Amino acid sequence: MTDLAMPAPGAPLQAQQRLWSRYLRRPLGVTALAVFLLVVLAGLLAPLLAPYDPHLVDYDLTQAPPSAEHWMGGDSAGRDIFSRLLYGARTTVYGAAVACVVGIGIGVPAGVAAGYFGGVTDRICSWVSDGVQAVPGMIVLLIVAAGTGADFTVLMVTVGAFMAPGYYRISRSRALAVRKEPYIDAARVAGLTHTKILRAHMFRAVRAPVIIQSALTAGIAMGMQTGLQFLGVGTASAPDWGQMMNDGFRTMGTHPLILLWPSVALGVTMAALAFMGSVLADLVSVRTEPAPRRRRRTATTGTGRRTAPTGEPAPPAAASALRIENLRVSYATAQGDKEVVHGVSLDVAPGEVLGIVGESGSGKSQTMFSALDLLPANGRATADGIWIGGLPVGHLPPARRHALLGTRVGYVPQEPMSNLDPCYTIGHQLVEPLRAVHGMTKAQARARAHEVLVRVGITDADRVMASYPHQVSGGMAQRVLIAGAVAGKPELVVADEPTTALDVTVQAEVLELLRELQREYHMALVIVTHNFGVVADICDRVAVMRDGRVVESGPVEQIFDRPADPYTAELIRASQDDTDSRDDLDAAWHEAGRKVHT
Ligand SMILES: Nc1ncnc2c1ncn2[C@@H]1O[C@H](COP(=O)(O)OP(=O)(O)OP(=O)(O)O)[C@@H](O)[C@H]1O
Repeated sequence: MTDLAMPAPGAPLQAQQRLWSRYLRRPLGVTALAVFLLVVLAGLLAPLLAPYDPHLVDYDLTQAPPSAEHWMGGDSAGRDIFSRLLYGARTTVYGAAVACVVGIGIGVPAGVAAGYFGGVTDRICSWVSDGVQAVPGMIVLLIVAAGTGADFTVLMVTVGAFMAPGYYRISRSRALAVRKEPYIDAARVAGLTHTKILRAHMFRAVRAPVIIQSALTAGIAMGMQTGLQFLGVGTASAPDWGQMMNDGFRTMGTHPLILLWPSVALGVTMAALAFMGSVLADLVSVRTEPAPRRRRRTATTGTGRRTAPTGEPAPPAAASALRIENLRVSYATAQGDKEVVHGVSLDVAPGEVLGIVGESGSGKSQTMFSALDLLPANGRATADGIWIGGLPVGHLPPARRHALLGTRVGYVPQEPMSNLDPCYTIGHQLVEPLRAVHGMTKAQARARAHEVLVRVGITDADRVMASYPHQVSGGMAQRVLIAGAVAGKPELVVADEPTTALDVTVQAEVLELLRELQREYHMALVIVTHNFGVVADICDRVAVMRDGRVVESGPVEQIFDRPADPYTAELIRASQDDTDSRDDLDAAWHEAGRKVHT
């Protein structure tokens, strides 16, 4: 079975959206599809198209050459070859369809589950898949044939089971790639369950490769069934191409046409399927490596419960929108556990804006990923407690934790484009969490999505809702993500470097928008950034991080006017010295109608 070049995760957009229209522009693809459809139609309409009963024996027709009445002549038993060829197409297509359905039914769910969940699920499914591949298929088929009286459907189900590992491999590798996509993290923060993520994102992502695989699998299944029938394994009640080839093979020396007709039919059909698969694979394959990115997956937030300095568990922080106490984050590495966040504590009051500032690698993102349950699989967070809206997220079961995150927290990520699923319209991506997490009807969710898009400054909201992510600009995509983050009216919004990927003018607008929305909805807002200047006019308080620790925190004015730590003073100086970008930003900021803090 052929391994396929998979579409790069996240790209692709057009490749997936317009696959069929692009396919239809390929002459080879169109020809192959036309030939295949012709075979399918011939099989389906055989009772109408066949000039004779395929079982009708006419001794005068025995091994007769083609004539005006019998276009392909007669076989060794005196039956009309053309009619049998049409009925044989029916058997062949039916057998291939059964094998594909069984292969997809077993291989795709197993592959998607293995790729998405990983761990034990992945190991067990991979063992089973490897085991199936190690079994000699033809021997099993002969045993099944002997045990079932060569029932054709059972035989093709067995062929399908042997095809399942091929579907398993491609689905698993695609799911592995897609689960690393930021939009999967975003879906989890939005509170979507595993079932919904699997259905909405994973199965959709494997659709194109599965279609391609099916073209190849169908061809292989046809070859196998014809081989079995050629060997006499199968029922003789319906005409099939394998029996016809067997008949032709015996008279090949004297009447080669009897072998030629079914051989040509099988060869042309298999070639058509192979070309269809090849053209499709060519269209969806993006032969570039996916951009490296941080892998965030299963969360381990707050699983460890450490004792507070007093010896008692930290008290519930009911008055805080977000409270983190003594958070430590470590990663399992080849050299042992490496701690990257060393006892960070933060507190954000309802309606407050906190900036977490620090240079790259200071632990800002790890701190917030812990709160949002987005740490990678090899990351481990322990804390005296993490509370969101007074609820201790670290001590809640995963399902309740996700539900809580979905309803109470909005997340604005760093890279707007890769945080939107390329396969869905923007409207769908806004509506789905509102329905799934907030229990709105479709109409209510659409109305809310429209309203919030208009609120974030998107005037042609209808068009944007109908657009796919690649059809909008980066700034527009970030507005969409902000709309998504605030649509459920969360108490807390976490924005992780929300302007990094945007140009300076758009940065100012996006920051202004976040501030406006924060005031309007009275949300707490945490902005993670490396740029002191950017947060200066937005934040009420700032926590400065360095090497996994908070070196100082306090009101913005105080930190700016009297930084207690030399590192803070250095950061402030650096952001003010960065004159070019600061001047650009200031100009843009003034344009956006804001006064810049200097
Ligand atoms: N998956 C990982 N495995 C091991 N170490 C990691 C992993 N992810 C992050 N780290 C380490 O954790 C530390 C803090 O990273 P973090 O992403 O929180 O930095 P940051 O302050 O957000 O910087 P940036 O803005 O560049 O993301 C860094 O030293 C980083 O190397």
